[in-house]
Amino acid sequence: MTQDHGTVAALPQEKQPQDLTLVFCRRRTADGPEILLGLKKKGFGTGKWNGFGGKVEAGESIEVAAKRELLEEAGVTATKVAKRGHLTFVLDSYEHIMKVHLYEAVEWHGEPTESDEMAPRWYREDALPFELMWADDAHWMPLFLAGKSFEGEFIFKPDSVSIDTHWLREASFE
Ligand SMILES: Nc1ncnc2c1[nH]c(=O)n2[C@H]1C[C@H](O)[C@@H](COP(=O)(O)OP(=O)(O)OP(=O)(O)O)O1
Repeated sequence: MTQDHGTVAALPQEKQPQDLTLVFCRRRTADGPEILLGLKKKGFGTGKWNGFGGKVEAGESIEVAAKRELLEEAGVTATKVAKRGHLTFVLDSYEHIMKVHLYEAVEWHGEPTESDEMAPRWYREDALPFELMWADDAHWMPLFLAGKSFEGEFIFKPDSVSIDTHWLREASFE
């Protein structure tokens, strides 16, 4: 699973990654487990299915930001989240570097509702639309769905769509 090449340590010192969040809700159904994805309607990543999240605001903890973005984008209130990973994404030849903190909503309530930014939909976990998601998702989502925690880095090609190099490994956030 782990590949070589890019490492966080290799990032230029002057490029501090921007912190962002990503939260996933899951549920059990008679047809099997499902995960809540949202279709991004505007801005960065428009047209992709993803979890819910965004930028951490000044003075805000990452966990609070994760819960806020889930509520703003999907109308879902998470009362308990668990950190499951962090991933660094490098785009535009190091012009755009983000550190995305991934959470699973362990306890949550509310009916997912469309917002101006995201249109939510439950997907069976064995039938995710990877062709309509970020290219990195196919690498780490199997770990997420298996209940594992992880960290990694993905360096995108100049097209900002396909991955040039990456590494990914299991990690603990206890
Ligand atoms: N490559 C990749 N894989 C998986 N998830 C993501 C990426 N790149 C990403 O940006 N993301 C995630 C991280 C965030 O959850 C969103 C992007 O958030 P964004 O919409 O830019 O942030 P907001 O704070 O909502 O934006 P504004 O509303 O402030 O403009 O996608």
